[in-house]
Amino acid sequence: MKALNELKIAIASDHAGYGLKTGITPWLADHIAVLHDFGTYSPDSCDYSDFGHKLADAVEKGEYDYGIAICGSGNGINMTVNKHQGIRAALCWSPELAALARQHNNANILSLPGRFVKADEALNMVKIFLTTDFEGGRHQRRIDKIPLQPK
Ligand SMILES: O=C(CO)[C@H](O)[C@H](O)[C@H](O)COP(=O)(O)O
Repeated sequence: MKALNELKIAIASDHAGYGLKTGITPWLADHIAVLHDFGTYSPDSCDYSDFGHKLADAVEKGEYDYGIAICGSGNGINMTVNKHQGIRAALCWSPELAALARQHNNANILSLPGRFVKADEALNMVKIFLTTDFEGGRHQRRIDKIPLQPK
């Protein structure tokens, strides 16, 4: 697993996630190799789907190791990024869920509910997510069955 200071991370939010995003990006910028913000860049009302797709495209192409997606509840942007075949995004609101998202689901995007978690709580989840390994084994077998199956 890459060290924190080697990681390339992309982040995106809508207006409802903008506040939390600005609360966690300074720590990220100080501790990782590359941080790219796909927007939104202000608290003005916008659509989470526009930013979620940009983030998911880039993570799916391998341009970034992980993504962080934030909207108000976390649900809308999480649904958006999970439409991409190469994305496994996990909506998390506790440190335990952030750890499990990596250990059992090999998640590559952490989705956060911007209106329901504070910056220090989110940063704790981000640190855990970025430093926890996938366990493989039976979890890989289950992940292999996630893609749409032919009928
Ligand atoms: O939480 C969201 C989607 O799951 C979005 O962040 C929206 O903010 C939410 O739907 C509320 O919309 P509003 O325009 O901020 O009232």
